[in-house]
Amino acid sequence: MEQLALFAEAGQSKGLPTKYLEYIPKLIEPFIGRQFLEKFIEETPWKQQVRMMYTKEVVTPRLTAWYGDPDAYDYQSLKKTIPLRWTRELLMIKELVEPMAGVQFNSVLLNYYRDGNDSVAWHSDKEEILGRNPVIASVSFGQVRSFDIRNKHNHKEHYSVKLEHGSFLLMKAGLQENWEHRIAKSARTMQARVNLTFRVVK
Ligand SMILES: O=C(O)CCC(=O)C(=O)O
Ligand SMILES: [Fe+2]
Repeated sequence: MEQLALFAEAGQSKGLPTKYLEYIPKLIEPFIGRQFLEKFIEETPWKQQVRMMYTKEVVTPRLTAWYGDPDAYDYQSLKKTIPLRWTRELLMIKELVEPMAGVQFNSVLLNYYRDGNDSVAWHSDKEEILGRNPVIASVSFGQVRSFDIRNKHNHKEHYSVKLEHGSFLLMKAGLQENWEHRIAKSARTMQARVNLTFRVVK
C-alpha cells in the first residue's frame, strides 16, 4: 500500500529511459478527445475477462475489448477468434500513430478503467504472438493515471509517467524484454479512463 502511494505522488519522473519510452502529452486535442472517450465508453462491447488463478476464478479489474484485422489473433483469449471490426475512430487514431511508431498495426486492445479501483497489475506484453521486441503505441483518454515502469532485474529502478487525456506513449523495442509496467489502483476519486494499445500480432 505504501509503495502504491509513493508512485501516485511521483508524477512525471525525471530521467525516463527514452531509449525505451517516448511520451507526447498532446497528441489529440482535448475536446476531440472527450468525444472519443464518450463514444468508446458508450459504444464498445466491453467485457470483463475471467481468469483461473490456481483454483480460483479471478475477474480482471477493468473492462476490455479487442479490435483488429480479421486475421489477427484474439489477444485476450489467445484463441484464433476474429477480433471486432475496426471502427472509424479507431482507424483514425491508428493512422495518426503509425508514422510516429514507424509500424503498421493490425490490432488494438482497449482498456476501460471505470474508476480508481480499476487497474492493471505489473506485467510486460511479451506474448509470443507479439513477436520479438514488439513496438506498442498507447493512447489515453479521460482520467490521468500513473503509468509505472520498473526494471525487471532491479525493481529499485522505476519511473512513473502521468498519462494525460489525449496523450501518446510509445513503448519501443526492448521495453517489454527488460521492464514491467502497470496502472496501479488509486485511493483517490477517479473518473473514467480509456486506453488504446495498438499492436502487431503475428
Ligand atoms: O492502460 C494503460 O495505459 C496500459 C495498459 C496495458 O499495459 C496493457 O493493456 O497491456
Ligand atoms: Fe501492457
